[in-house]
Order: sequence, then C-alpha cells, then structure tokens
Amino acid sequence: MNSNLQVNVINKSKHPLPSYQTDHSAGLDLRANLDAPITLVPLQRALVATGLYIELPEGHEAQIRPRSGLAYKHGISIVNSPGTIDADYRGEVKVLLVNLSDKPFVVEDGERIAQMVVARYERISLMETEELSATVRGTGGYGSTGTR
Ligand SMILES: O=c1ccn([C@H]2C[C@H](O)[C@@H](COP(=O)(O)OP(=O)(O)OP(=O)(O)O)O2)c(=O)[nH]1
Ligand SMILES: [Mg+2]
Repeated sequence: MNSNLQVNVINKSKHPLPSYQTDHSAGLDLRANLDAPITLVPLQRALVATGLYIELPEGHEAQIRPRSGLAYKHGISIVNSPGTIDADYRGEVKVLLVNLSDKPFVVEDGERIAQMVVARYERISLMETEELSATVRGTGGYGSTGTR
C-alpha cells in the first residue's frame, strides 16, 4: 500500500529505517539499537532505545505496540502499551519492554522489538454539565451484558 503521509525522521541508529513488513501491515517494526544485548529476567523491564527521532504531523500520534510473536513465544510485552508518541515530541523513540515469562530473555541489537502505528486523533473541549443523555446501556459495564 502506498502512503502519502510523509513523516520526517532522524535515524541515529545503525539499522535501516523501520518498514512495513507486508502490503497492508498497520505497524512499522521498530528495531532495538543497542551497544550490547540487554537481558531481561522475569518481570524485569527496560527502556529500549531505537535511535529514531520523528516529527509527526499535527493531529497524529504514534502508538508503540507489542509484537504478537515475541509476546506468544517469549512473554515479551510493553509496560505502557500502547505507548504514545506525541506530535510535539522530538526525543528518541523508546520502547518500554517487560518480560512476563518465567525465563530470562535477551534483547539483541537490531531485533524487531515493537511496532509503531500512526493514527489521527481528535482533541476535545470538555463542556461541564449536570446531566448526560439517557441510553439503554446507562451505567452498565464490566460484563453487564453477560458472557455468552
Ligand atoms: O512508549 C513510549 C511512550 C512515550 N515516549 C515518549 C514520546 C512521548 O511524546 C513522551 C511522553 O510520553 P507520555 O505522555 O506517555 O509520558 P508521561 O509520563 O506523561 O511523560 P510527559 O510528562 O513527558 O508527557 O515520551 C516514548 O518514546 N515511548
Ligand atoms: Mg504525558
């Protein structure tokens, strides 16, 4: 799929720019940019560098999401999933990995550790009021509609 939304990026990593792996992938895979591998023992977390700096267009955010393969095979997830990259952020994109398995996991330099999905967002004006409109759901939630 072609994209016409150009996003400025500075690549200070030793790896190629992130890319979409298939024609319609939603996320660009991000690689760890490390001087040395990082070992995550069970339940340990680490802020992993990517060496990338991006300038998102106003009205867009980037979400940093786990990769399902790493999650399934090794229990590797992201603590603050989905991480949010703001359009006005100019720092390095980092990934807050956590090892949810019972075995140590080694993050290697160049490994694809997460994926970045760019999305539009709305900013809202909050209007304080005394009453909200009535709905069938009302205040029901947290399984109020049953499980089957
Ligand atoms: O997974 C992430 C999440 C955030 N950031 C960067 C970009 C983002 O724009 C900034 C702030 O993130 P967030 O608003 O989630 O963190 P905060 O704890 O609210 O920090 P701040 O007070 O700086 O907003 O940190 C990352 O590099 N990776
Ligand atoms: Mg914030």
